[in-house]
Amino acid sequence: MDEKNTAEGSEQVVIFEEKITKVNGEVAIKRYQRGKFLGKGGFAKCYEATNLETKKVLAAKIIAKSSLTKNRARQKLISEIKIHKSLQNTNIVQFEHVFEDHENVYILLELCSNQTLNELIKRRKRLTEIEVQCYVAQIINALKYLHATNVIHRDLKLGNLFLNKSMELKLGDFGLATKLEFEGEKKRTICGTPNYIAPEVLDGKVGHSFEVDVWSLGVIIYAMLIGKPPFETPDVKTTYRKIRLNSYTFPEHVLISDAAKNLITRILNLDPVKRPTLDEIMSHPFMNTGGSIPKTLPLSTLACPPSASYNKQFQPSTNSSSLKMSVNAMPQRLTETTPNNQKNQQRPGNGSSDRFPLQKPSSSGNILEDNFGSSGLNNAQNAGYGGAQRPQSQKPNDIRSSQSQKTLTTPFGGTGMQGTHSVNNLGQRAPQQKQEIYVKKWVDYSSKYGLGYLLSNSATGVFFNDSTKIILDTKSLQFEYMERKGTDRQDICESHNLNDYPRELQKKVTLLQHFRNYLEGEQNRSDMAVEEYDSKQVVYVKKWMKTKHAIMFRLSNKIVQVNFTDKTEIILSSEHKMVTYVNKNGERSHYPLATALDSQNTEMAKRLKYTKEILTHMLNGGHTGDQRPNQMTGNKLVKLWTLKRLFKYKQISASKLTIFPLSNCSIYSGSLHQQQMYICSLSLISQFRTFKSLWVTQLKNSFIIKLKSQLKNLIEFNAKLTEF
Ligand SMILES: Nc1ncnc2c1ncn2[C@@H]1O[C@H](COP(=O)(O)OP(=O)(O)OP(=O)(O)O)[C@@H](O)[C@H]1O
Repeated sequence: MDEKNTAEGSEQVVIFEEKITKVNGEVAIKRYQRGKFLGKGGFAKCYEATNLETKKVLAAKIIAKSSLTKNRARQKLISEIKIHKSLQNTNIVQFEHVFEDHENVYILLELCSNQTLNELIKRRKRLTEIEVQCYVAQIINALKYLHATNVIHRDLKLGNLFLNKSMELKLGDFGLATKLEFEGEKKRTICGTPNYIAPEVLDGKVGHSFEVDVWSLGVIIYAMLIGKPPFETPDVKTTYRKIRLNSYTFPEHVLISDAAKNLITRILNLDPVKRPTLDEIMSHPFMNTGGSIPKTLPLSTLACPPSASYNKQFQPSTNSSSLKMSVNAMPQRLTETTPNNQKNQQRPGNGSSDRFPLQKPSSSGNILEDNFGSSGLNNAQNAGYGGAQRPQSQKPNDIRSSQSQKTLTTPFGGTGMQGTHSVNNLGQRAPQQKQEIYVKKWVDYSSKYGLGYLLSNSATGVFFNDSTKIILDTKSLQFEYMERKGTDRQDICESHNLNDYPRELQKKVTLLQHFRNYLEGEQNRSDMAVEEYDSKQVVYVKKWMKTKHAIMFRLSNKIVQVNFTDKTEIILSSEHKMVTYVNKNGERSHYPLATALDSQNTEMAKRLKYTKEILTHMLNGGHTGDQRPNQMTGNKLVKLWTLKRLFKYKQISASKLTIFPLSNCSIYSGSLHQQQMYICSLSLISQFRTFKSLWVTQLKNSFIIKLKSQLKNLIEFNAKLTEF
């Protein structure tokens, strides 16, 4: 391994070379540049390594030959290489190459830049059930493949479950793996990691087989849900005793489902034969809630739980039969899988769907589809929303082209979609639409208080910087105050009247009235058509976001509205499966959602595409599938979550962590982890609290300094972008 200095003489560049002697005696050299340090194991140090020819970045496990003096260590390494080299599966760290020089053995592996589930649990403390389902499905995919090729991993643990840049789970470290030579063979070597070791391994007499991996999987499921392994104690001997006695409990303070408890209990069976098979685990009610399981999780879950809107996509439809399945309804033991029948099994990652195919999907997997109909934005064949009937109004001859649309309204202050009708080119009247509520006017005062808005039904609302919301019905003077408490995912609504409300709301009510006066301006309040007040029907802004080109509102009636800086607007109505486009002249046209993206109105289609993109960000915690947790992602997020007024905010420094509340009241935080910058934007103050404590211990001052300078650059950059 060569260590060279760069031209600047500052940073040390380490190159390692592979010398390949060809048949004709010529020597070819492949060079790799050692990158950042990834971690250290018992024998190996792991670094990022760039193949200088192909520029491919890999993980290089570098094992000093000096550490391999003992025959056992050498044999272990040889076995690891031999087994790992032979494996190929979506959920197994891909073995790329191995070579050696005088000093070291170099094992080149697929890079898993998002660390292991061990770090994830340390950061997040514990995971939600949907996340656990997602990881379990991937672990099982890896294990089914391994077992089908007669390999037992024997060291299944959180620390050997890696996450790559796309958040795919990859099982790694085959240092203790073994390959069975014949059917029914039992292994007797006592190996594993204390917390995860199966009782029959400790026993040593009867021998062990594939079921040890199932046991460890049970420990992993418990650890992911509870936050620590079930048999963990300060000393190994006690841990072993607890394993032998199968002595563990489910702590009362952590709420987990009965299905989860049942699955863990079934897996952690002292008798290996009685443990469920991998197929049985997959069909257990914990893994079959009637909904579907995401194939991978958003990057944001590295720091915080997935959002309620994200989870919603995977929840069961109410008529799902599997919902009714009792936790005891575990299917009869299936026949053991054999290598041959494994090969034909559909594996995650191989199909085109983005979720596991094992459950009857209740939704399509695309966020937009789930919010705007099973057709998504571009499949005209399958229009439909949330399983609802296609309304009569959407018969083919109601599908109107942009040219055929005649506007009836003006954008601001006009009636918009309120009881309007459109005329198509056949001169037919399109059916009357139900009053659709949308944002008529807004004012962004989030540099101080929040976003104020006036809805088309004349209600005035404020989305405060602390994520609480208020919405006032102008005529009845009733208002709703929405707040999320603790870990609640839903807004809790309190109804009050402007003449009688709790004292603690005084400041917010005063602000609401200021916003109202400003927004209503000259309007004559008595002219406002307000329907009878029904607090359950109240519509308000649930989320909002500003980007370089637009401001987006997501309303509680599932309307998504995007007002572009050039005065054009897109209003997506999931209820009617319609897109309303307001052009620069304020002319309104309506399109069926299913065909809108393909519309000849390219201006509209372009904006719709943009809407789709930012909506995906919004719903998916700021992450889209093709992004990496690197600075680029940061840039993009920062662009999306306006930093315009960042410096007007008080920076909250918590120990070694700096957090910046943003103008749109989401929280921005960055951290540099393994020299990678993770940026998270959270829209809830309550989430922020958890988040803060999660990261406090993770950051070093040098990271913060770097982070700050990154932010400064981004702010300058962003200042140019956000001009509203
Ligand atoms: N493919 C990879 N991508 C990214 N980081 C990796 C990868 N493989 C290993 N690492 C990092 O390198 C560290 C050491 O690797 P590993 O645990 O495989 O080494 P080891 O010496 O075989 O360890 P053990 O003592 O557990 O057998 C890991 O903890 C992890 O942080």
